[in-house]
Amino acid sequence: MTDAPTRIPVTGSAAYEITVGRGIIGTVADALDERVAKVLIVHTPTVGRMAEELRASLQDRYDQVLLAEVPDAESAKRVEVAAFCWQILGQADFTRSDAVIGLGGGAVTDLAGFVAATWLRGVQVVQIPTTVLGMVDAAVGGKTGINTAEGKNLVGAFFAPRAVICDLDLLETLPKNEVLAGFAEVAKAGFIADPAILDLIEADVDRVSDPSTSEFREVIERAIAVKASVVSEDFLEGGAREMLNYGHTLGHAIEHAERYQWRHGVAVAIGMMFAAELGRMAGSLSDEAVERHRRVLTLLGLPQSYPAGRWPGLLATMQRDKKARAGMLRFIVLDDIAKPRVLAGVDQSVLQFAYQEIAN
Ligand SMILES: NC(=O)c1ccc[n+]([C@@H]2O[C@H](COP(=O)([O-])OP(=O)(O)OC[C@H]3O[C@@H](n4cnc5c(N)ncnc54)[C@H](O)[C@@H]3O)[C@@H](O)[C@H]2O)c1
Ligand SMILES: O=C(O)C(=O)C[C@@H](O)[C@H](O)[C@H](O)COP(=O)(O)O
Ligand SMILES: [Zn+2]
Repeated sequence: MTDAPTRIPVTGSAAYEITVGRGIIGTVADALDERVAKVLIVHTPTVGRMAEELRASLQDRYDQVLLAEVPDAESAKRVEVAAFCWQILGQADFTRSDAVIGLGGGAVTDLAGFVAATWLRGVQVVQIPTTVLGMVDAAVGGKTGINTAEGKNLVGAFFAPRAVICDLDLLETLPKNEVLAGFAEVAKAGFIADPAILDLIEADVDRVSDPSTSEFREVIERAIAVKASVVSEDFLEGGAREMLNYGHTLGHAIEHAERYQWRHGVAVAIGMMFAAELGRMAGSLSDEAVERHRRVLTLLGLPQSYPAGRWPGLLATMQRDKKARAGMLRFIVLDDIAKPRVLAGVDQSVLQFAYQEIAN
């Protein structure tokens, strides 16, 4: 693979590109509209230095470049934090031709996208993800949002970014456990659509999960391509996009049960193991495919079980899942690797049996 940036298109009514490469953060200004005069960079303290450097690089070009430092991780995805950003935009008189940049992990890009979607009913946003998970999933596809006390991502908007810049150099400071948590979504792309990702993980997990290797770049680009293709087909989640929720029905309930202190990817890993067991019990997923889930997640050092006694609480939280219709839960299951489908109307006893298979 060359060092030249790779451009992955998202098509549809709001088309844009995801660029993957090294040393490309500086291209952000090219992605913004020429009329932009003011820019707000939303970031967490963990990437504070990157935010300062980005601000310095943009300062000559724009009238104002402001920073909004928000709390780390899921603490950023709160309405109070969105209000803090709206206040900065209001006090600096940001107009519809100004812009927001999301610089950080998926929590920041979800928040920044939501702030951009709601300020004056929509100002442009460019996403610069700084985690694996942000690059392959959160920053791509225009799902923006925040959490509420009742559940994960319950308030938000579909709002496409103007561009997504995945500068792999920004991952240099990312701890290994965060890299691996991001690989839950990479593996998800493998399970639902691109088994070559799973082959690569199985062949050499150490190289695949090392951001300096060509294998890493290949799986990142493959996972982004899966997401880009799905959201190009179904931006508003009328059908195909639901497949990206593989492992998330239980995963989001676990995040809620853990008061958002767990990494999203870790909860989704357990959720995918549950979905695989459900696919075996209520569908046609083979023992070998279920075993492949276990093998891939184990290679990535991701958990696959959760305490038995937590089931009633998880079930209650899952009732608020966005995929539910008329009180009926809908899960994404696989008939085979890369053959996802919706499973609706499944009996609670079957759900519980599937959970028992992953309970510890
Ligand atoms: N909108 C979507 O389509 C979508 C898709 C998947 C996930 N998500 C959301 O994304 C969030 C999870 O994203 P995440 O896993 O990136 O978590 P995160 O945003 O919480 O980031 C993980 C941790 O890494 C730190 N960090 C970020 N970049 C760093 C860097 N370069 N160096 C050092 N530390 C760094 C962060 O400060 C944080 O502590 C969840 O809220 C999830 O719901 C959204
Ligand atoms: O982009 C999507 O669509 C997804 O489902 C991707 C998920 O990985 C992501 O975690 C998303 O935020 C979940 O969406 P939600 O609608 O279930 O909150
Ligand atoms: Zn996710």
